[in-house]
Amino acid sequence: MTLLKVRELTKQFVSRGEGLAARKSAFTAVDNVSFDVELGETLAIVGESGSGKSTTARIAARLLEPTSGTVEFDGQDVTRASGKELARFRNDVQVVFQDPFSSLNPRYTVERIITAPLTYQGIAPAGGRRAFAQELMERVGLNPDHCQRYPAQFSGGQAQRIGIARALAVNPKLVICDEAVSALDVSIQAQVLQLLMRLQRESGFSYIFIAHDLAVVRQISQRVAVMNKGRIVELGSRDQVFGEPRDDYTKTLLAAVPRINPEWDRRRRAREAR
Ligand SMILES: Nc1ncnc2c1ncn2[C@@H]1O[C@H](COP(=O)(O)OP(=O)(O)OP(=O)(O)O)[C@@H](O)[C@H]1O
Repeated sequence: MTLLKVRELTKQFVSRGEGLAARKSAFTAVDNVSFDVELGETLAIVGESGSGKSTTARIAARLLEPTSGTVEFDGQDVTRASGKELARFRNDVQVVFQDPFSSLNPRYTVERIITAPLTYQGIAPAGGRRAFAQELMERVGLNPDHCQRYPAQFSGGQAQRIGIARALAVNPKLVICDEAVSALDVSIQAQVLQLLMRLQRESGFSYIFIAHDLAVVRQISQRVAVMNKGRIVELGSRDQVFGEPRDDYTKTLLAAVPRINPEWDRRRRAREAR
């Protein structure tokens, strides 16, 4: 079943020039992008910095308005949704950002952070907020006894787990991970990836997984969209994109992997030295 249908999405940013001869100029960050996300699958969006990955995801999550194009979710056109319809969409689509600390309110306890989405919606969990938060903390591998602690008292990997717990609090259908593991050390990254995959197996939601690290993408995704200069230049199964890339840009990106992923480079050199 198709959960998300993005069609012909374009986003232009208009900048006002400076000085007396100031002229407005438009920059196309996302250029006629279309893709689907099936229920329960992970679609990765890869591409170098500035290729339009985050802008695409932000529009898909309705955090940003497109210049043109449509977003359909669960059979409904949500491109211009408002009121209750938008509230339901915001519930069903959750985003986990790159920097866990800047996306968690430093003055809130973990319990308050995790239950905040429920508070906004006026939902009171049956067993109480504390038990609800603690159960989610356990699910994401955090010590539930730490529910009264503040974000600064956690490591980067643990803080990202708090962000993931908060996203899951409202039973989303789609979780958008925007470089969600990029800021973590390689070993912690692997643990958080395992967690993300386990949670998907348990709950059956979909991911849009944005990353520049192709090793990570290869591990987690079923399908891959490759973006270059605002356009999707290739979209296919993981095995097709990695094994038989058709587009020249994809080939260049794959060839550059050792340079953009030091860990792969290290492993490759270790293999070659054997
Ligand atoms: N609010 C904005 N105003 C003007 N330009 C923007 C804005 N947001 C993004 N851009 C530009 O749009 C282009 C695409 O940015 P985007 O963040 O989507 O790329 P990305 O592929 O996610 O890159 P990164 O991996 O570095 O986050 C970039 O050139 C960026 O500078």
